[in-house]
Amino acid sequence: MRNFEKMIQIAGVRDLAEAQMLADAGATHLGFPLRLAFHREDLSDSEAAAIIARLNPPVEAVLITYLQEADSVTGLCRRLGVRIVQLHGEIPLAELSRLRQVAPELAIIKSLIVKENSLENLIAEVPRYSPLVDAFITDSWDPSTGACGATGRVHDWSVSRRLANLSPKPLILAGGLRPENVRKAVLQVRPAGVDSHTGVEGPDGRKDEKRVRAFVAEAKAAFGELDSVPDQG
Ligand SMILES: O=C(O)c1ccccc1N[C@@H]1O[C@H](COP(=O)(O)O)[C@@H](O)[C@H]1O
Repeated sequence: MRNFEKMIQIAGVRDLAEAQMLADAGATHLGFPLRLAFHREDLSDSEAAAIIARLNPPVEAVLITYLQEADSVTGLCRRLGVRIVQLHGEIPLAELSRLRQVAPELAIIKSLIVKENSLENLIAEVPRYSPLVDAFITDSWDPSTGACGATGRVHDWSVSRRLANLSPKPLILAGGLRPENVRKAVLQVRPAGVDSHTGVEGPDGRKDEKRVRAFVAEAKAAFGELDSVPDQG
């Protein structure tokens, strides 16, 4: 599935019941973080694969990973049974090109990590990576841990807006999104899709159904508003 329009991804699924609750609540994509440079993994490969096997279309599973070698990425995607990978590491262009060659059926989402003063670098990355990816995701950086995802931190949305505007590929917005701010974020950035991990969790670190449903409703309302307001650039 390479259509990321109005994608609503929820990342960090813990078990089958949670996956089914997220799908029923309207998430279009479920993110499974594995092979992480930061953060503890919540699931083993086989636990993730067992959940993914039970998902019903149109809900899609996405592998979220810091892996940087084409063979490791394709091997893990095949074991899990996923058709979409979200790459959060600094994957070299040559390796990304190889990934495209060895797995042309795999949809690739490449992260663009927004840090202070990163705009010029990110603007330069977009044309370099665009021919090799299906979408970009902008996400936040946590200087205290070095993590590039699941930080719960909002970044400068004007940077994501610039990147969404100039990218020939769809841009998904992530980083500190929650029911309370996703509408404003979508209206400001005009992304193809949105993605949340920690912002829809309760104090116990589990996905909170009320927060997930509110996030989905707010995101859908915002995408609906975008349809009726032309993009002024
Ligand atoms: O979800 C994870 O655990 C994860 C780990 C490592 C890199 C990326 C990860 N996920 C992505 O981070 C965003 C934003 O998280 P948050 O909403 O700020 O907590 C999440 O949506 C995933 O795409």
